[in-house]
Amino acid sequence: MSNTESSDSLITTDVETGSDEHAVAPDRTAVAARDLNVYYGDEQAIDDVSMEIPENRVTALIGPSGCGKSTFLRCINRMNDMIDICRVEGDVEFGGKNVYDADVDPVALRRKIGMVFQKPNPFPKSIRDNVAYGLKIQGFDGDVDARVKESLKGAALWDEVKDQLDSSGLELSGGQQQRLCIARAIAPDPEVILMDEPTSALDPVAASKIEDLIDDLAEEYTVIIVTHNMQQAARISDRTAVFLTGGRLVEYDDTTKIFEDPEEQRVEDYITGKFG
Ligand SMILES: Nc1ncnc2c1ncn2[C@@H]1O[C@H](COP(=O)(O)OP(=O)(O)OP(=O)(O)O)[C@@H](O)[C@H]1O
Repeated sequence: MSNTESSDSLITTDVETGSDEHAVAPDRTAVAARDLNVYYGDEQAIDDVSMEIPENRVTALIGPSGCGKSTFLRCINRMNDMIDICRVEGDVEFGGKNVYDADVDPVALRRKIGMVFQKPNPFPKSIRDNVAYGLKIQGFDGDVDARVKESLKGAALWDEVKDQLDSSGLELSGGQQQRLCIARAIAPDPEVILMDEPTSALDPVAASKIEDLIDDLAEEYTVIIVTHNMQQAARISDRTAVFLTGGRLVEYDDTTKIFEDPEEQRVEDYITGKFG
């Protein structure tokens, strides 16, 4: 699937790497937070976070419960707009633009930045209609069936469901439902996929399939994943951002550096299970 809108206008700042030992070729930036602060009423959930998230990589957001990982993720495609008491200050740049600019259409933004949630949430519709849902909303005038097939293949589900496209998505197993949700997210041809603990409601076999899939997805998309599972972050991500209490981004680097030789004692303590 090729992106219909070029992302050439995205910011081209090189992503810093922590050390020469772990240095990778400079990546283009897909999403950049600049001085981001987020509040729920008087409570601050994200504290002055700036970070650049590279294109076509898996970036994991980890940290103890309540440190703001989901809040940060939801800022990227403005899902926090749905929460009345939530206030966002600072910029989230995507495609060379602050997504909070007045002329950005959040619905169009969410087509380019899709989302997959913790609990699989297929619609009570057929498998085909689940995947075609976003296409219909966007007035897609191409071959819907071909795009449905391509998306199901992209989500590693096609072989399992190709003979039952008219069955309800709710009849699938939990792991299949989550892959259906991934197919639904990729059908509108996004650039970025946000995943909020996408495997935590699944059994280990189903979770492992999703992990393999995430690796494949990164060839085509930028994947940003919140996970509580540090082994998972170490296994599947290229970059890891560690948030700690108060919504502060404490360390952000190549995943190997974070897990093998973090700069911050607090990060080492968290990763080795001393707290959190
Ligand atoms: N809708 C909301 N209304 C009010 N406060 C909220 C809301 N959502 C989150 N918060 C608060 O913001 C802070 C950060 O929450 P968030 O869910 O982003 O953290 P998290 O790191 O994703 O946590 P977890 O790992 O438990 O999912 C917490 O103090 C939380 O109570």
